[in-house]
Amino acid sequence: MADLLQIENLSAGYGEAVVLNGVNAALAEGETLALLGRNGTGKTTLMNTLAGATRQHGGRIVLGGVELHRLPAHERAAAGIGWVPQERNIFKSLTVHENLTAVARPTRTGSGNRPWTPERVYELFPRLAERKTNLGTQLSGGEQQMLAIGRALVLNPRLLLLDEPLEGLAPIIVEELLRAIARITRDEGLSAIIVEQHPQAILRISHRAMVLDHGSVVHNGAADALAAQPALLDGLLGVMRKTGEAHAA
Ligand SMILES: Nc1ncnc2c1ncn2[C@@H]1O[C@H](COP(=O)(O)OP(=O)(O)OP(=O)(O)O)[C@@H](O)[C@H]1O
Repeated sequence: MADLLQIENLSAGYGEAVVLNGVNAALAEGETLALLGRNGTGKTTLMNTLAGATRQHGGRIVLGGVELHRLPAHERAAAGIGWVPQERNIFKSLTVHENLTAVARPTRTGSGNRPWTPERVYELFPRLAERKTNLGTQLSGGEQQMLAIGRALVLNPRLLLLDEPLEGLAPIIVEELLRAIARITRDEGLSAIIVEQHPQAILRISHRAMVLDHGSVVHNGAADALAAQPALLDGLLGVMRKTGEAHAA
């Protein structure tokens, strides 16, 4: 399958500081990539760089034939990047419905799937339908995350970037979000990159897995192969194998 995303020799960081060094990666249309690594290894910096929110020092990023690295951050959503940052970008002073309608946009040409509309987001996340008229400030952490994902979806992106979407959420909400993310990606074929601290949960719903260490790629391969090698995974993530907890799904 043709690559949707190509990252070539990417270097980026903040100001003069270089965090990512010579990163190469590719993602085919319809694939989900689990982006893993210890704390501070550059995962968020890579997501931010795709969204145009860091300083790029070198290399190329091409999305569906468009040279993304040449575009300012505010043009990258129109080019197909649906970014859900760690801090859950929602307008807290607007209602759930206003958040979804303030950005809703028709599907891009060529997309085979039904376009994402606020109604489809409510179907995906019934909790949001119940909270339509609530302000962003009145939502739980899980509901805010659902709304942040919904806001990215109604832009009808080609590539969804989810940065630690499960962080700090109760197990029941984590399961609900995982089911929704699997539906969006695996069932509906939207390409995605997911940064996550729960590797096994996210590897289960991903096609590919990439591990960063010190801003460089130290592993890139099939997600199921990595999930099947817990010792390798632990080694890559620097996990101490004392309790076995790291393998819990
Ligand atoms: N705004 C910033 N300005 C300067 N340095 C930063 C900034 N944000 C992150 N860094 C540095 O970049 C490096 C990579 O951080 P990054 O947040 O990308 O890692 P991460 O793998 O996402 O970690 P975590 O899992 O803890 O979120 C770290 O050394 C961090 O201190």
